[in-house]
Amino acid sequence: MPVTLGHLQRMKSVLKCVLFVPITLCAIYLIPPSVKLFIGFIPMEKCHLESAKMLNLDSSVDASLNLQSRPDVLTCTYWKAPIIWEGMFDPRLYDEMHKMRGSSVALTVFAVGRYLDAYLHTFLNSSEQHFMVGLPVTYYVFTDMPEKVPNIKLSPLRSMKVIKVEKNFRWQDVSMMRMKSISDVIESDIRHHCTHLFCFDVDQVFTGRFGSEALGDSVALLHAHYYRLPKHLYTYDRNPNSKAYMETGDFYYHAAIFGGSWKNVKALTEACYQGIMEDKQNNVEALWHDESHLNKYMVLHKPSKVLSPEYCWDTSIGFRSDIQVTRLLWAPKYYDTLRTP
Ligand SMILES: CC(=O)N[C@H]1[C@@H](OP(=O)(O)OP(=O)(O)OC[C@H]2O[C@@H](n3ccc(=O)[nH]c3=O)[C@H](O)[C@@H]2O)O[C@H](CO)[C@H](O)[C@@H]1O
Ligand SMILES: [Mn+2]
Repeated sequence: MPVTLGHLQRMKSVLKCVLFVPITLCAIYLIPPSVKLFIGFIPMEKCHLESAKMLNLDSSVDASLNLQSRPDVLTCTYWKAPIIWEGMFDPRLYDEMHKMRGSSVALTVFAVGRYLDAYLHTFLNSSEQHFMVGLPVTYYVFTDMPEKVPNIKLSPLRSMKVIKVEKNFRWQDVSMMRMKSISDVIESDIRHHCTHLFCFDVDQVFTGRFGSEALGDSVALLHAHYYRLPKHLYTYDRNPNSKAYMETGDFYYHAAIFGGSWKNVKALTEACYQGIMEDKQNNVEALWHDESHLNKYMVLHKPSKVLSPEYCWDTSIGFRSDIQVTRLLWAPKYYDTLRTP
């Protein structure tokens, strides 16, 4: 059979993925602690706004942010969205304002297959201690085994809904198909009950306040492994055949957390799902799956609030003076046992 140009291109992109993924994983997990420490000294740009009043405000309380209180890090983006770090905000002001406004928060989390036993109990228990304490919260737990969802005692104003989903064979599909399930439940339920929404990976543990300062119209998180690296090292999808393809962007966002108003998260999840399905039709898969599509969406639709890696830290990185508090930590990953079908 003659080798066509299409064949060659496909082989090239497969080869790229095959080489790129292990190299990136090695880069992240095997770089020696001394190099990780060194990365912590790469300076970050600085926010040039004189006052938070100059931000594009999601809500009036964002004008109370102190952009100068953290001279060690970038506290705003060039499109005038705040980047939230410890020390910049008064938690009481945020909580009071959101209580007065009647904000209510949906949290979506998926625990499919072995991820349920491994992580869900710890995730939910810790969330009860730290996530949006004092505000009404509804958990939307998606699982293939509703009967195994742990019975957690929830605080007043907090409730849980369990939604059954099919278990996809490939873990990549479990991860990507979240976009579809989330957009469906926003339409059928969340939009009638909640003002805001956060979508979480389950393999994490809350360890500190994750409060109303994180609420905004469209919220993205700086990936702990990339926030101090130069842009050319960001692992965007570079395959022109994928809908997630991008040359360059603003930051590398971590798909383990994203959020916003129900309207914005609906638009985001719909767009990402559409990109994922188009890729499937074209027989391509983005390098980091839903995360690649999320990064593409966020470069086209800038988030109105960005969370620092304090909101999702990986302790394997080691000490960083800029991480003044850890609010959520990566749980240990047991890929070999959890991801095998
Ligand atoms: C370092 C690394 O490898 N990062 C990638 C990896 O993140 P992660 O290693 O964090 O992915 P993950 O294994 O946590 O999967 C994402 C989430 O999907 C859910 N889930 C997944 C599989 C399953 O069998 N059951 C289940 O419930 C669960 O909520 C989990 O937290 O994969 C993601 C898949 O989009 C992104 O590509 C990330 O960039
Ligand atoms: Mn994860």
